[in-house]
Amino acid sequence: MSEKLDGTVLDCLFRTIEGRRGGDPNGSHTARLFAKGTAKIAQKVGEEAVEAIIEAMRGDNPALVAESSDLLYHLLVLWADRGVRPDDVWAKLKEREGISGIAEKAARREAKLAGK
Ligand SMILES: N=c1c2ncn([C@@H]3O[C@H](COP(=O)(O)OP(=O)(O)OP(=O)(O)O)[C@@H](O)[C@H]3O)c2ncn1[C@@H]1O[C@H](COP(=O)(O)O)[C@@H](O)[C@H]1O
Repeated sequence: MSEKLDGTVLDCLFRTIEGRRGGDPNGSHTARLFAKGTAKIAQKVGEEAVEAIIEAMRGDNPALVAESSDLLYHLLVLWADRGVRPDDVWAKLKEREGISGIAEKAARREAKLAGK
């Protein structure tokens, strides 16, 4: 098991999720989420994020791994629901490669001060 997350596991899960669109809500958790709509899916993403934070603060790494998996799954369902493709996100991450978050934040502050 040496699959990388970009372009493999998450892309594969996204395809499975897309395949559940319009499916039977009684037989698929994903189809049930799609049927409930964006607000419910977004709420689930928030809940899973909070659960991941709680496990991190408790220092329970196996639980953090499980909650992180729940979070990523629900985030992918939210992307699918909103028409965002994983490639859009991978491209944005790629665009940011090599740009320090500190330098980026300073540039934003400069631009704001200059009224841009
Ligand atoms: N990765 C996941 C995954 N992670 C978490 N979950 C489900 O997400 C649910 C989260 O549980 P919760 O109690 O928080 O949510 P809930 O039951 O909706 O409760 P409420 O918030 O509505 O009260 C559980 O039922 C988990 O099984 C997932 N369900 C599906 N997948 C993947 O999606 C694929 C397709 O699944 P189906 O659409 O169910 O066929 C699966 O083969 C998996 O690969």
